[in-house]
Amino acid sequence: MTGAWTAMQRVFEERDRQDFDEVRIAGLAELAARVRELSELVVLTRADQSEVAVVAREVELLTRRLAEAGRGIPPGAQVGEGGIVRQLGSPVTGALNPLAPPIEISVSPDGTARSEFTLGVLYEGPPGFVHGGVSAMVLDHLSGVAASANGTPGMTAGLDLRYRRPTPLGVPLSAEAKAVRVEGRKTFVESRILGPDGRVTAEATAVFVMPTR
Ligand SMILES: CCCCCCCCCCCCCCCC(=O)SCCNC(=O)CCNC(=O)[C@H](O)C(C)(C)COP(=O)(O)OP(=O)(O)OC[C@H]1O[C@@H](n2cnc3c(N)ncnc32)[C@H](O)[C@@H]1OP(=O)(O)O
Repeated sequence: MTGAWTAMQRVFEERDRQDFDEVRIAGLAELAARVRELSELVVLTRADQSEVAVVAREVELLTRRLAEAGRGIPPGAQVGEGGIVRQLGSPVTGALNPLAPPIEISVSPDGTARSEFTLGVLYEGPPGFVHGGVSAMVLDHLSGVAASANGTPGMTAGLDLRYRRPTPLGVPLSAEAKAVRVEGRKTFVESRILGPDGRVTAEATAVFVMPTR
């Protein structure tokens, strides 16, 4: 049996052979952005039942148009500057994934991964606040980027979260993560989300383990 690393390498190589130039990426990112807007309005619309039925039929026809062109495989991932992985289909950062907020991440010279973002109603948990699983997803991903930027990438083996106070929806949030310790194949990363008032709403310690090949 091959390990997770070998399996991932095979997927990376297959996806790398796809032709995703920047013009195509921009076009698909635009489509994803429109679908995101549509998704939010599905949750928020006050349209009456007959109008909802008409729109549902139109969306079905649009989906069929894309399906007629055939199904490919998800876009690949590239490692960019500072070890940041550009993963276009990521559910967190992927510009081509309508489920992604998407958040943008930068890494400062000291290895801290940072992001500023707003999470709308699609990510609601308790009324008016962000779902705890979504906060976990953001911190997991940001921590993964910090581990990667540290030159010690890995799979999340553990994510220990503390929800300090509710994370508000629809307002600017920020988050940061930094690798604090490396022990062999393990990288420990600390991360946190801050509300608009600068107070921590959620914080985590994650351990990333580089799988054996
Ligand atoms: C290579 C990857 C490429 C990534 C490209 C970069 C992309 C960067 C940008 C994207 C960022 C995405 C960020 C999201 C990342 C996910 O979402 S990953 C998906 C979720 N995670 C998974 O599916 C992982 C599933 N688990 C596994 O595959 C395996 O259990 C693991 C994690 C690879 C470990 O397997 P293993 O090497 O057989 O584990 P094992 O030998 O038992 O343990 C190794 C060491 O880790 C320790 N350990 C294991 N678990 C824990 C824990 N929870 N706490 C503390 N220590 C632990 C063990 O005690 C052991 O320590 P030592 O005895 O060596 O001191």
